[in-house]
Amino acid sequence: MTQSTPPALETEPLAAGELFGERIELARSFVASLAEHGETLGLIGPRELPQLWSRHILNSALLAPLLGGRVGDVGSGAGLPGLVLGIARPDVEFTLIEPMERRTQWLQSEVARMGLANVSVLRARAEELPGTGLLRPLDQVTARAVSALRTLIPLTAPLVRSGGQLVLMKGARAEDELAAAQKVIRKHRLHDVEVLELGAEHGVETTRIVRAVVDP
Ligand SMILES: C[S@@+](CC[C@H](N)C(=O)[O-])C[C@H]1O[C@@H](n2cnc3c(N)ncnc32)[C@H](O)[C@@H]1O
Repeated sequence: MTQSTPPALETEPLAAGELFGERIELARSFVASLAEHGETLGLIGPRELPQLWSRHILNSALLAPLLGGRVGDVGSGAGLPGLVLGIARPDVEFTLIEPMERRTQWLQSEVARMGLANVSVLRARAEELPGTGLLRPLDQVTARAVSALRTLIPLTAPLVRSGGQLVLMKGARAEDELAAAQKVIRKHRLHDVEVLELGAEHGVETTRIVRAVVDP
C-alpha cells in the first residue's frame, strides 16, 4: 500500500511582512500552530496547507487598516479573520463570537499561548447576544464565510452601536448577495453600503468587503 505525502505548508509570502509588521513572529507562530493542529481539530481541511498563508491568513489581515475601537468577529471558527486581526492590531479590542465548544477551546488556548491581551472569546450564537448584557454594543463587526448577507445582516447588525459598521468579507458574489439582501438592509437601517476590493495593493489575491454603517 502506498502512503500519500501530506501537502506542504505554503512558504510565507512577501506580503506577510508588510501586513503584520513587527507582529510577524506572532503571525508565524499562529500559522505553525494551525498547520500542526488545525486538521486534527477539524478547523481546516488537509488541502488548505498549501494556501494557508495566502487564502486564509493574509486574506484576513487585509481588513486590519479598516478597524478600530471594539470589534466583534462573528463565527470566528479557526480564528479567521478575528484572531489574525487581533495579532495584526494590538491596539484594537476583539471579541471572537463562536458557538462551537471545540472551536472556542482552540481560540482560547491560542489567545493564551500568544498572550493576546486585546482578544477575548465568547461562546455564543450571535443572534442570542442582544439583550443579555454579555456584550456591550460594538463599534464594528466582522464575519467571514458565515452565511449570505440576507441572513448575516440580521445576525450582525444588532450587535453594533448606532453609527458603527459592518465589515463583512465576501467573495465574487458580493453584489448578488447585496441585491438579495435589500429587505434586511432597510429593516436594519444600514446606510453608506459599499463594496471594497482589497489585496491588489499588497500583490495578494483580492477579496471583497461589504461595509455599511448601522443606524438603528
Ligand atoms: C464556515 S465557518 C467559517 C469560520 C471562519 N470565519 C473562516 O472564515 O474560516 C462558519 C463559522 O460560523 C459559526 N457560526 C454559525 N452560525 C453562527 C451564529 N449564529 N453565530 C455565531 N457563529 C456562528 C460556525 O460555528 C463556524 O465556526
